[in-house]
Amino acid sequence: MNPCECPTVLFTTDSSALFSRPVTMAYQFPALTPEQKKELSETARRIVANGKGILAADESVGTMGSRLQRIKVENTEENRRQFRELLFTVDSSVNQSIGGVILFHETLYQKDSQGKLFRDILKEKGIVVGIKLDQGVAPLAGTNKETSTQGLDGLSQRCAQYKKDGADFGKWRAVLRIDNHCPSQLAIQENANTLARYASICQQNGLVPIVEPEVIPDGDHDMEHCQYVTEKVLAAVYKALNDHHVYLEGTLLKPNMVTAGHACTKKYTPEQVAMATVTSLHRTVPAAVPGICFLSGGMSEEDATLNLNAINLCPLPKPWKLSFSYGRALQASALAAWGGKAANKKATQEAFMKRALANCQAAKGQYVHTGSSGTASTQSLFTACYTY
Ligand SMILES: O=P(O)(O)OC[C@@]1(O)O[C@H](CO)[C@@H](O)[C@@H]1O
Repeated sequence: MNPCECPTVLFTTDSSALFSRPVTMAYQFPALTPEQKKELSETARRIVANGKGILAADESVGTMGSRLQRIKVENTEENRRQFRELLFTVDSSVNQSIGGVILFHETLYQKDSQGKLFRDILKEKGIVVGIKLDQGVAPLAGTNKETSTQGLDGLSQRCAQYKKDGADFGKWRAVLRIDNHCPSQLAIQENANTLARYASICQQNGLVPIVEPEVIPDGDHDMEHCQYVTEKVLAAVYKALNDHHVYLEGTLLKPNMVTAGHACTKKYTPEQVAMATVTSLHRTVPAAVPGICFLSGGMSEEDATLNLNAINLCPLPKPWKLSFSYGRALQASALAAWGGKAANKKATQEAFMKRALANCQAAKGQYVHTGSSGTASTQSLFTACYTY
């Protein structure tokens, strides 16, 4: 073979040895040292070890406002702090189920009522602290109301500061919508590329990037259509991550499960959701990725747990940990139990612990539904057009 056609080796430029000393091809500008890679992959694996998952407590002020409105509590900084204090000060045994917590900027710097920083409380429990790095979505001009995620400007400096302030992973959410001609190729490419730029910047600053391309459940499409779209989106994301030299072993994926649209009349079992979800992941996500932590996307707490359990029981090869990074599906019954009253501390913490434990069991395929779920845990948590 003509050496120039050989795809796997480079040749030295020393003319005397030209074409005689092949060396393994490597990217010429390695951004990460072996030590940085080791730290990133260890952190990523720690978060999803032994059935552990992530508590997504990174709701922005506006998103938290709609959560609090449901329980008729005013959206003040103090109320947001009080609820999060209850979550973070549960019994230390929560560290058997929760490996990481994603915080919003405000929360990273908040303290409990004794004056201790939340991030220190979490770290003492052995929980990895994460930070929401995206700054929400903006319209993607030239599309049918599709969006692109904001926050790349100054991202490297923000990552460096958050790393100093105790964060070890980050999160960035891209939103893709199913509709006529949506998601467009433009939206898929733009969001994949932005996720890859974010992931690369995170890794250079020592943060494990959680890559979240969410295909939102709005619409009346069936599950098969969601599977088709999810595969297209994930394939584009992994092509972009590769183009940007992202070190996959030091990343986590946070995808939607493959489900029918919220308004679809056809219903699917957890086993059907599991087969469609694992099939689409199997076709698109490299085995180098240590963990896939699903978002809950408006499913009820119980459905999110049952689906995750079925995913872990699905008889297809699963080279990654399959776990959770739930916001609504870990907090809905805790919020309902709290109702803004300090006197409900015990009930709030018990409700949260119950979901954390159930999802940890589901992440190992060991969840047994007892049939005694409270109303809050079976209620749909769907929010239309969840694009903020
Ligand atoms: O779908 P869920 O599990 O409720 O939340 C998933 C999530 O990515 O979306 C929210 C909005 O960005 C975040 O607070 C959270 O991390």
